Amino acid sequence: MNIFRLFQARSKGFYAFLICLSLISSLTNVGILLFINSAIRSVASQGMVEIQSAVAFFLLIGSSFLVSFFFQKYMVDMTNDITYGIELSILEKIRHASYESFEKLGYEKIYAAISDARILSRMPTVFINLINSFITIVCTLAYLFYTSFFSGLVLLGIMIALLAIYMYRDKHIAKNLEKVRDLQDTYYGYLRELLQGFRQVRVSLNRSHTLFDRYLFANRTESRKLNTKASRQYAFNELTGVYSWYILLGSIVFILPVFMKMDPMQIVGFVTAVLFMMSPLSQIIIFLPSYASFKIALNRINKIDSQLQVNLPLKPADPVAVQFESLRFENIKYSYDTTDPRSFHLHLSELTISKQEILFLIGGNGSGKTTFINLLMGLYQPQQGKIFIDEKEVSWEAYCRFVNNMSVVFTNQYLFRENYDQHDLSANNTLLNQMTQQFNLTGVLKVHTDENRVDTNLSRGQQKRVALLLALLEEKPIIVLDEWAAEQDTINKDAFYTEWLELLRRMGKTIVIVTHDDDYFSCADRVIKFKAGSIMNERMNDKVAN
Ligand SMILES: Nc1ncnc2c1ncn2[C@@H]1O[C@H](COP(=O)(O)OP(=O)(O)OP(=O)(O)O)[C@@H](O)[C@H]1O
Repeated sequence: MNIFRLFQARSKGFYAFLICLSLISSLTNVGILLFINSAIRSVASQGMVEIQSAVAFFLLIGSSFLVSFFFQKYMVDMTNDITYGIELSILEKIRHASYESFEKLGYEKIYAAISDARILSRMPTVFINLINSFITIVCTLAYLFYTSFFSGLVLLGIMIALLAIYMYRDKHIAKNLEKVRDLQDTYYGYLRELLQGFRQVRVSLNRSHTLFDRYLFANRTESRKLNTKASRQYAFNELTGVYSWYILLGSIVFILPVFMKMDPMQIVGFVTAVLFMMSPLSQIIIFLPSYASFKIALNRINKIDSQLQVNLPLKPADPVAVQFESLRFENIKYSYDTTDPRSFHLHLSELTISKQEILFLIGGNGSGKTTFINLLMGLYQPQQGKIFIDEKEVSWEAYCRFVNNMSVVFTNQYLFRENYDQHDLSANNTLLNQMTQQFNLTGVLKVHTDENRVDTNLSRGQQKRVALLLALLEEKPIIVLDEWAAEQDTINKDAFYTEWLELLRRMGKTIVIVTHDDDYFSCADRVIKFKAGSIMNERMNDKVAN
């Protein structure tokens, strides 16, 4: 979205208000200038100021204050609505984004986009100042042209020249700021490595030195250099702008009278006008770096917007088919990168999951089991193939709604701090109590009933058992577990394969498990072996075959 359309799109009257507010403020400023100059003239000619002028002056200020206050209040409300709106729309986009686009984008760019949304909150104020300054300058120039056409022309010429130089220099500075923002993105990436891999970093001096010295510090040093360079250039631009104005002021007072015949009142009027334009001019100068940072921020937000692709709009009220007899995938093809033939390809000519069966997916590392799980969970959309529910072909959208029938525990499952599933965590929940006991979580699972959440400070094995318990509380007919037992001790692992799976089946669950535990392959009804993205073989176990 274009920087100027951003606010208008969210609030129709945005620019009308902006202009009204600026007009009031700038006309007041110009009014003050006129009143002061005419007062000086009155004092010079009559030795006193007219009482009506003084009254009109204070009335002007008073009424302008009241109207400005009203508009300012309105602007503040509107600005906050809009900027928080931008932040919420980024969150909404993330919520609806496909997992593939989310995976490609990475956390750091999302964090950066959210902080960019905050930068945009300064935009209305900066624009008000700009319009304000512009109107003040135009009115003051008109006044100058009125008093002395030639001097007004000279002043206008100087101003245009100054701004042209400033804008030319600004272009180069903005490039450096863009680089700073790129460095910021990579910085967030390294920061994430540090925070997520803190333990590994903490225990290795070499790793710690390399991460800090070669990546984090190097990134910050580069960023500091560029930022300092850009800030110095901006500061220099501002200083030269202000000092050129002082030189101009000196020229009016000391040099102009040498070449032109000017009456003292004209000089006073000129000096007041020039002084009066100083602040608006510096506002215009300040606007340029702000505008550059707004543009960069908005480009980033737009980029995130285009990169986060929506593959399925979520509709909470959509009906989900709870009853199913079979789920069949036919001639499914999925590739991480369709443009690169060397990228991993998953190709399943046929794979069926039947109601209440215990299905094991096995195979070596990188054979495609997790890729299939992501596809099964509707996180990856196959580029080709058909999906059947109860032998009826369904669209991808319909399948994604069906996915709501599945609970999953991923290999690196994240235990949420809050009870987003709104499970009943009270002592009266029989399923919770029964499963806590069954999964050897008595004394381990701590429920904070007052905060309506469970404690997540647990060992990895315990966390996985809690995750399984929470998945069961979802009461969904299909349970998908990716290498769930990998972190369990022998007692829990054995109980899982030999007792809990049967118990889950008796509860009506269909269970799909990715596993490397060869000793327990016999616990499945069916074992499907993956190799290089395809099903190598499929074996029915005796217990079902009989
Ligand atoms: N996000 C990704 N982008 C590109 N390639 C990927 C991505 N994730 C996995 N792959 C590739 O896909 C292939 C299959 O990976 P997958 O995670 O499905 O294997 P797996 O059978 O689950 O292995 P493991 O037993 O080690 O968990 C691997 O060669 C991997 O390099």
